[in-house]
Amino acid sequence: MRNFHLGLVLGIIIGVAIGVVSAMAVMSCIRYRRKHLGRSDDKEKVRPRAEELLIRVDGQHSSTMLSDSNISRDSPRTSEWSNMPQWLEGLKRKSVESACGIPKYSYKQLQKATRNFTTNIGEGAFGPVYKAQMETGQTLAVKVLATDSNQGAMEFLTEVLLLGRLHHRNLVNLVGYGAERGRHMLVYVYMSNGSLASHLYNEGHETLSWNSRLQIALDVARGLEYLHYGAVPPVVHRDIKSSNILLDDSMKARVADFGISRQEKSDLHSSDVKGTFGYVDPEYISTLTFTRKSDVYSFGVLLFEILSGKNAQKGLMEIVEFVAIGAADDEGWEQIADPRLDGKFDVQQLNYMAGLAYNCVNPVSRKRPSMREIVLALSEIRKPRNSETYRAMAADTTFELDLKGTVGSSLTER
Ligand SMILES: Nc1ncnc2c1ncn2[C@@H]1O[C@H](COP(=O)(O)OP(=O)(O)OP(=O)(O)O)[C@@H](O)[C@H]1O
Repeated sequence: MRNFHLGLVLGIIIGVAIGVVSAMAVMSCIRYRRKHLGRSDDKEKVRPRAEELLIRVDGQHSSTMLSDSNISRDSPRTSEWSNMPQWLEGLKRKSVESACGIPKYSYKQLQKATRNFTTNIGEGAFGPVYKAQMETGQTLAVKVLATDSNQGAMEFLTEVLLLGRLHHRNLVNLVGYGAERGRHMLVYVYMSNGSLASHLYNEGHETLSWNSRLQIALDVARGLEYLHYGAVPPVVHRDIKSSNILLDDSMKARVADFGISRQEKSDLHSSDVKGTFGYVDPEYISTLTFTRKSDVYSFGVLLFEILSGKNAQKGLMEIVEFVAIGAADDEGWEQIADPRLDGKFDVQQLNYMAGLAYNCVNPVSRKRPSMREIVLALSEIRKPRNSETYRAMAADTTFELDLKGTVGSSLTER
């Protein structure tokens, strides 16, 4: 009996000991798992979502990866952001400021620089534009968003985001912005020679020389090439026209007004036709699908405008189709030349340029050249006649074929 009690006591002691050891083991196991699971939860919290944003900082050489993990999830999203492209989703105003790296001007600064908004230099769909004389001595242009324009509110944010990260010598670069007292303002480099349209159509201006026209065409092509292939993600302008081409003090042309620009991938299909009558790609009108080749179409119209001095909204393309009946790829376009040139142009250059422009306005988008090919072709066309390449072009018909081959080589690109 004594032995039985002793066994029982020992059994209880051993059982309790095993229980305590097991409980401790389980506890430390739980603690260990918690500790490690906790870490992985944290990792989950800070791990960037799949769609990291590649923002090009200087527009040319370097890029910065911005992940939306940097962005507080609980920040309120304003209605202004609801139409932002997918790749911009998650960015909030503060992030925009730091991502763009462009200065924010106070309302007072801009009010003073524009003499209380009295230095009006124009009016667009976006709102009035003022010339601004800054205390630093800089002359800038300030676009003030029309307060009653919903389209303008969205354009404002689009432009801050787009232009803030895009920099190229052939773009009208955004150099600052203002957002105060309910007024949104965009601050640009001031383009002292106004728009290409004013030079082509205003009697007040001297006639643009042939060489200036060639240079302007190449400048615009380079600006667009940058938007299509240098910008990350690519940008389709969507409103190329002569009033959106501005000229600086050395008559260098720059592409302006990204008001209806969109990041290409996320906005291939839009519900309404955007653009300006006379410049809109007919394929886009029928498919509502806007691609880089739609910009190429508008650029082709612009090239014809530069050659002819005729307004794209006043029957230019009818004249082009009429002249095209008697013209080949690179000859027979002389009739289209602007009479104000008074015959002072290079006939061969004009024919090459018109042939190129006609390729750009091909109704079938995949048959149009890319902006890369257009830059190459225009660079060749612009070379002086006595250059080796040009002599080869004049003497050797196969070179002409090469030029055409270059222009039409990427038939499948959109
Ligand atoms: N950076 C600038 N420097 C000098 N003038 C400018 C500048 N930006 C715009 N302007 C002038 O202000 C006027 C209005 O420009 P804005 O871009 O707002 O509209 P638009 O291109 O003329 O028309 P829309 O908005 O319909 O495309 C234009 O006449 C243009 O010449």
